[in-house]
Amino acid sequence: MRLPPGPSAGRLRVWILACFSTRSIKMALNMKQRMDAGLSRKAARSSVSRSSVVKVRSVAAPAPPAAAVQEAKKAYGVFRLSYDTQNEDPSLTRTWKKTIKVAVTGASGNISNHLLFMLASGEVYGKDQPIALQLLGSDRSKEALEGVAMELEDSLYPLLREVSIGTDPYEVFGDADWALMIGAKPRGPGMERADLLQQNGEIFQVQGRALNDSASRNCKVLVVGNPCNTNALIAMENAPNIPRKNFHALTRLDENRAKCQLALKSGKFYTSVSRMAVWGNHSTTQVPDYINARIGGIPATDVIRDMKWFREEFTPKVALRGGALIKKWGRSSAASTAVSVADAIRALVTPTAPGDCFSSGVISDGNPYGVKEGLIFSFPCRSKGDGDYEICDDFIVDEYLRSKIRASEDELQKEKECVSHLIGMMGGSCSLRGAEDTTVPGEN
Ligand SMILES: NC(=O)c1ccc[n+]([C@@H]2O[C@H](COP(=O)([O-])OP(=O)(O)OC[C@H]3O[C@@H](n4cnc5c(N)ncnc54)[C@H](O)[C@@H]3O)[C@@H](O)[C@H]2O)c1
Repeated sequence: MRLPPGPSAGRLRVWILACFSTRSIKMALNMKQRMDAGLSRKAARSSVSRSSVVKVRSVAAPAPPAAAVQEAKKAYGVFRLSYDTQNEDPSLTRTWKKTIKVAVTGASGNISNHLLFMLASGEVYGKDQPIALQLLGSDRSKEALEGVAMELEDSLYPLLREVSIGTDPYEVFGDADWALMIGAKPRGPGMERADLLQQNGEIFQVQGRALNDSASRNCKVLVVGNPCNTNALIAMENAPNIPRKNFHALTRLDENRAKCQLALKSGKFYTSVSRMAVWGNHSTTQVPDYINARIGGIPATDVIRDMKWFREEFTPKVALRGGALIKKWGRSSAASTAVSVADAIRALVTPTAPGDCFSSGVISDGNPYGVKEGLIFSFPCRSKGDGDYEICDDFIVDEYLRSKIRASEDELQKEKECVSHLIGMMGGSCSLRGAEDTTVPGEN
């Protein structure tokens, strides 16, 4: 397809969008020809993939302008829109770090609609951290994804150096430093949690393999799409090239909801709540830990002297908050989920305050609390701000907490058995069929 006459960026932009479907068809035909000629699917894919992701916006950052344009030409083929950065204020870019690549799946969904703009603004990775967004959609959401990219461009974020969109995870995850895995299929009418595990598990198996092949070897992966703990486990087991420690399931929303309940009950502001850990699964078996939580540095149970409230009301209020919100507003909690994703990332790239923690679903291997190994389980964690973390080892686990933790651990073990065929495990039958639905209300 030839570029229509006239040099304006607007024309080029329209052309890029018009080419999207033509390119997809061409790529499929190219791949088929290569496979007919005897290449494996993977080899065929990599031989045609260099130019198959649509680069919507590409800005070389920060580098001498001439070299930057040259570099962009080399790297992005015909699908690019290079800007002349000559007039960029050097005092703005001189202190910037190297651009990081952030892949986001389900990029045209509700959560992403809030999150992407937070990422692009610099409020998550830092005001000196330029980023390239690599957005993955499903075939059905392709048009919407183009719309998302257009809105991102129109927002003129200086730190957003590049936006690319696509539907092939092997391409979209290419060299990704971070993969935020939000996309998942919603649960259909009458579907059990066990069916959801199967349906979305297949997606995370494919995407785990794609991460393994394409992403940076030290890619940090945060799974949001539900059931997020077991989806993260599936992705991790299918990506042996990436350290197991790099996989997280989002339980930060539960932590934030728990902090909010403690603040509401005590009348103290949110910022005074610390050491608020959520243990276990992101389901209604989750364990918001009021025993170790502090308000203004004092144990929460000394500030709120009401054990009946803690035992009978606090946990259900946290676990059922999403359902309460839907009843009021008719929509699921996309904005606060996006905020919690931003918090979860920030928790890894900024040092944890001394004595504090953050909650994240991480691999249980070698944990100090005796939780069965090989599960993605939410623990209190702390970080030095280098992207890595350790599980806190100084939390008091009393009999009450231990029995709740066990119940969530049992559920995660059963979920693991339901998806054993997706993680290369022999045997394993799904005992969750017909079981109580423990999905957090408001989330599919
Ligand atoms: N862990 C948490 O705390 C938490 C909180 C809220 C929601 N969630 C979960 O996050 C997920 C997304 O929620 P949402 O409100 O944004 O949903 P949404 O339906 O608005 O968006 C999901 C998007 O994913 C896309 N998608 C589906 N399959 C895909 C695939 N294979 N690859 C790439 N994209 C794909 C869909 O096209 C859609 O655009 C859901 O699974 C939801 O249950 C988790």
